[in-house]
Amino acid sequence: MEGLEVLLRNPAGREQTRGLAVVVITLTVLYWSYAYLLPSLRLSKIPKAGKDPGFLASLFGIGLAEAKRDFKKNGLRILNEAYLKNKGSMFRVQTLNEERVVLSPSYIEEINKNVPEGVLNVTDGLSERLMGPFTNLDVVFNSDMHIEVCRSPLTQNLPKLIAPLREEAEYWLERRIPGDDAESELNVHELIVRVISGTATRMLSGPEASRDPEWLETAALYSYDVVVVAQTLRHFHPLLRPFIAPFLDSKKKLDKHLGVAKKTFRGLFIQRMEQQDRGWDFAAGEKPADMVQWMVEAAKGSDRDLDVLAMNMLFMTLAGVHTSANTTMHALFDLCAHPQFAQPLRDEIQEVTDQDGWTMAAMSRLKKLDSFIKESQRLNQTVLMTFNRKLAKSVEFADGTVLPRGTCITMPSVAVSRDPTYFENPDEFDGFRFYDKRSATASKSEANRQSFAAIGPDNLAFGFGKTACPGRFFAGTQIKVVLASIILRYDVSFPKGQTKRPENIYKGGLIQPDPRQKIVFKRRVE
Ligand code: HEM
Repeated sequence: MEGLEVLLRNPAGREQTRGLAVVVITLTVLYWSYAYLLPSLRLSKIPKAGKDPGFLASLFGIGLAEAKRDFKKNGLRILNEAYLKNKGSMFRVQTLNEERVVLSPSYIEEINKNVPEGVLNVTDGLSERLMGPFTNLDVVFNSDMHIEVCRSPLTQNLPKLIAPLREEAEYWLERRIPGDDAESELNVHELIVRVISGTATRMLSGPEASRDPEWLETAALYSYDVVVVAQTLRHFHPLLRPFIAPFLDSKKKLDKHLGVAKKTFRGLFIQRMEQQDRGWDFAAGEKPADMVQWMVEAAKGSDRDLDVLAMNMLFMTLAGVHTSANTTMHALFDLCAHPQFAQPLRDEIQEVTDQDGWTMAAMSRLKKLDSFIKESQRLNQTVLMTFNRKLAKSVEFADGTVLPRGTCITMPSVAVSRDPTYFENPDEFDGFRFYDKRSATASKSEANRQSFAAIGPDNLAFGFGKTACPGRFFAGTQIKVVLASIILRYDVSFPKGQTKRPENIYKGGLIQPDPRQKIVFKRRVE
């Protein structure tokens, strides 16, 4: 301090200080121009959809709140209109989080060919959107273990999971739908979230956790609480967030969920790690086919920490419970709205399970059911945009557009799913659309392209590329087992007087089936 005072009293010192200040200001302006101004200028050539917060938004945040409010309310319309207007090209949109450049699927080929995978960063954007440092999810994103365990062992072990999934689905349907032959009018959201949490947990670790009410509550609520923490913190300046987060009720709920996850799985993880240290002494055919086992086998370095493993189990519920539950609910709404599909579906399920039992072979033969679920998903996805990536390097496309490093890109999966270029009568629900396409082709690869878990420029519901949803094969199998169990045993319909499915709820980029909807379940007499 004393030194500074002497410096300021001395004219030469004042001169030096002024010079220093000029240098600092010049460097700051240069840095700002490089980091914000130049990228913003480059992006400003790309048309903007929705309310444009203007150039000053990147500097002072002026106009940003209004643009975000516009997207929250009108996101679906903004994306659909802009997609049609800029077909084959790209546009910018301000989402609730960041500004994204929305690419047409026509860029997929070029991206696959010319953009190295490392340039398309998934994790940074995901961590920013889910406030990874405060929701603790960064410990999951630190490695690719959560992706690898879904991509390889989960998908490879699907044949071993069919019987447990079926048993679990039956267990929860029996418990939740009254057993007499009277009609039961039930809230579908409550029913399906419980059935999907139960079947998903059966895959995670087995029947102890899948019947444990405390864990099942965590499995059902965890993703909501993550979203609430992320949405709340988003309103605060990044520097303030570490001071606000510990006081949020929803953050306390996340800590409680982590406590439940540790209590539920810790013992099992320790037991399996000890077995691993002894050199896996399972008798032939006895090795458990569950997520605990796959994670213990995959975990290296800091992933072997019991708290990190518990966070990974929570992440599995975040990725897989509400996505699959919503898809199942949508399919049930469509079955009630289009009852003509019920008998052909039931006949197919009866025939293949009579012949092959509840096996993987049977599940692969359920082609009508597969088509019905895919068509329902086509018209009712879980999010408006997928393939969310942050560019780790700038990318130049063949049309001359340059997207600078740090740009968030995405694809308008919902708008694409209603594009007449890809789908005849795109707004019409045709439950056997994909079954018919499959039957019409002799090519096996073309037939596979029509299956529920297939991805492509015309089907972005599971994202695209190397990091497309690695849990989609499990999701498809689980949803088939649950729906087949329902269709075989019950007639389903909307409450008296209702013929149309309820409108979906759109909030920002999220899409939700109406959680208030009830469905009448009537046990079938064999
Ligand atoms: C119908 C149900 C589901 C839908 C619609 C869905 C959708 C998605 C989407 C859109 C992505 C991002 C992919 C991209 O941008 O390219 C994703 C990623 C992922 N999903 Fe799914 N998913 C579903 C079920 C599941 C299930 C059941 C699991 C696990 C058991 C799972 C695990 C994952 C994982 C691990 C990621 C990668 C996350 C990351 O990159 O860090 N998903 N999913």
